[in-house]
Amino acid sequence: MRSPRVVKPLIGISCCTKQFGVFGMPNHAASDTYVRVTDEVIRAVPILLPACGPTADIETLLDRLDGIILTGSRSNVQPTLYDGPPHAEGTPEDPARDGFTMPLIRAAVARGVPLLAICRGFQELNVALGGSLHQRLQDLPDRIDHSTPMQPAAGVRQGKAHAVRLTPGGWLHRLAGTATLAVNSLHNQGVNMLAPALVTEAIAPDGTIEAVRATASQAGSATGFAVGVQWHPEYDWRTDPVSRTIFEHFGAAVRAYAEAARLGGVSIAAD
Ligand SMILES: N[C@@H](CCC(=O)NCCCC(=O)O)C(=O)O
Repeated sequence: MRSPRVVKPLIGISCCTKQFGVFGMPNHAASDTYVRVTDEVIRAVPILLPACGPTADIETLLDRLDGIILTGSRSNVQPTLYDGPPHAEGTPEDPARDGFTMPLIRAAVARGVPLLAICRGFQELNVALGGSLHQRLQDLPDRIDHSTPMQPAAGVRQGKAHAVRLTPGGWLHRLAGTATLAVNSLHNQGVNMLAPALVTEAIAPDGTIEAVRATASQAGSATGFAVGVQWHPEYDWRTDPVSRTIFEHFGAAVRAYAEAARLGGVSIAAD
């Protein structure tokens, strides 16, 4: 008898629109850090998802994907999506990415496709589910500066910027086994109104919401791992055990989803 075929799960990684080359031609791009962690820690096959705008065929994608990583980006979610005031002049936006990720997130959460949302992705998750954003945390009273120093230095991305307090008994608290975590910080925007389907998993000392989880009942899905962090575990998973564990938990949810919902007749590689 032939042994069952063993395949790895497929993880979609959201791309940004970027202009490359001397003629500034539009391209779709995602940082190598997300590709590496998908391959080396989650042990899944990374699939780059172009920022196709609202014409993307979301259902066809979700029929084939076993999980989604929503990436960080210098660009910002368009304020029209949460009834916010226009951005200050020069603030980067990526409407083609928003036009793709907003329906993707809603459909993935409704289907229970595992979702890990990082930084801009975390902000997208909140907006897609009905929340809103602050546009410049550093302009608000009593907030610490969460923004990215304009340096390529590894320390900025792999070092720690501030602590976050984990919600007692929450997903992240159980995962980390500690009351607080130290995290890196590379953002200007942040959650203002939290989407009704999300619960807070971590909070910075200045009150900024730093991690969230979609609750199955409120998001209308039967199961589902939909979590978001405002920081960047993809930068320091080689040295930070909690960052690595976040991806491992996501990977376990992806494998469980693939086994249960998608791949009748073939086996999913254990890791
Ligand atoms: N633009 C948003 C989201 C911030 C974000 O995702 N930053 C990624 C930075 C990656 C890097 O510089 O290495 C905001 O400013 O809040």
